[in-house]
Amino acid sequence: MMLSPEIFPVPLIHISETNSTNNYLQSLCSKQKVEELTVVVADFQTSGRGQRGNSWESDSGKNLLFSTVIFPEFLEARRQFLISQIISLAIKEELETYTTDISIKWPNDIYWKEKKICGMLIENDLMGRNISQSIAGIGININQETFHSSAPNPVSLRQITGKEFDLFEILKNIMLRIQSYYNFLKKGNTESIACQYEMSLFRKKGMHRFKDANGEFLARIICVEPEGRLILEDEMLNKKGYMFKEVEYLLK
Ligand SMILES: Nc1ncnc2c1ncn2[C@@H]1O[C@H](COP(=O)(O)OP(=O)(O)OP(=O)(O)O)[C@@H](O)[C@H]1O
Ligand SMILES: O=C(O)CCCC[C@@H]1SC[C@@H]2NC(=O)N[C@@H]21
Repeated sequence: MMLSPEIFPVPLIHISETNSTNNYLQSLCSKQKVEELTVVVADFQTSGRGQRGNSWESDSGKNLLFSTVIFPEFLEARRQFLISQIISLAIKEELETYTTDISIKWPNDIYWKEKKICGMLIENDLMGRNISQSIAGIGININQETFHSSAPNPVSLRQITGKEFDLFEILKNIMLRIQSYYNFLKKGNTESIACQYEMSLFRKKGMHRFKDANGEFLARIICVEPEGRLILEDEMLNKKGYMFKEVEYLLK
């Protein structure tokens, strides 16, 4: 189904079922010219993909499961974390219109308090030193009342507020916010984006427990470097930098 631009601000493909909206959009982009910020949204995914090969749980028609594509050829591969940053900020801002206590958990999650409300899977294609295509797959728990998988700490907007939400209204608002952040990025406002991102971080203040290859430790977040590296400072005031997957947050 294709909704008209008056109703939806970007091209929208709504499908009832697919294995993964990331796969669907990837395959579409390999076959035909696709407009930037085209959205593929599905009611149900038969094998929704998460980070680290995890699966993504969602009851049919209850949540937002979508992917969008950009072709940021101006962006160097070493700055690809900016894509995660603008999408995280867009989603955080939209969710904040419905509830408080939303933060961005580095590198690719959105949290409500200590629980995960949204996960992102961003898959980039490179061309030389730059990014030719970026597919951002986003799962946001909206109307699901109970979770059945082994997901450690899922939470939905419904569980937080007790209300039911219009999925397409939220999707539309998120796409408008992504569009506006993407234009901001194109204009070179990278420092402002990084600064807003840092201010929005989960566990930005205070000492917290983390775990790396050497075991558990207490540390505080210092910053996120432009390449996406998380800089922590431990109790002995030693600074350590981590790329994705090299460190885990220990949840309460
Ligand atoms: N709808 C969902 N909402 C929240 N969590 C989910 C959902 N579906 C699956 N999960 C679970 O989320 C887990 C992955 O979450 P998370 O990304 O927090 O893991 P992680 O290993 O801590 O990685 P990272 O913190 O780097 O993102 C998987 O175990 C997966 O089962
Ligand atoms: O936190 C994670 O592990 C990332 C989850 C990403 C899930 C979304 S749902 C829409 C898109 N299609 C997928 O297969 N995955 C992403």
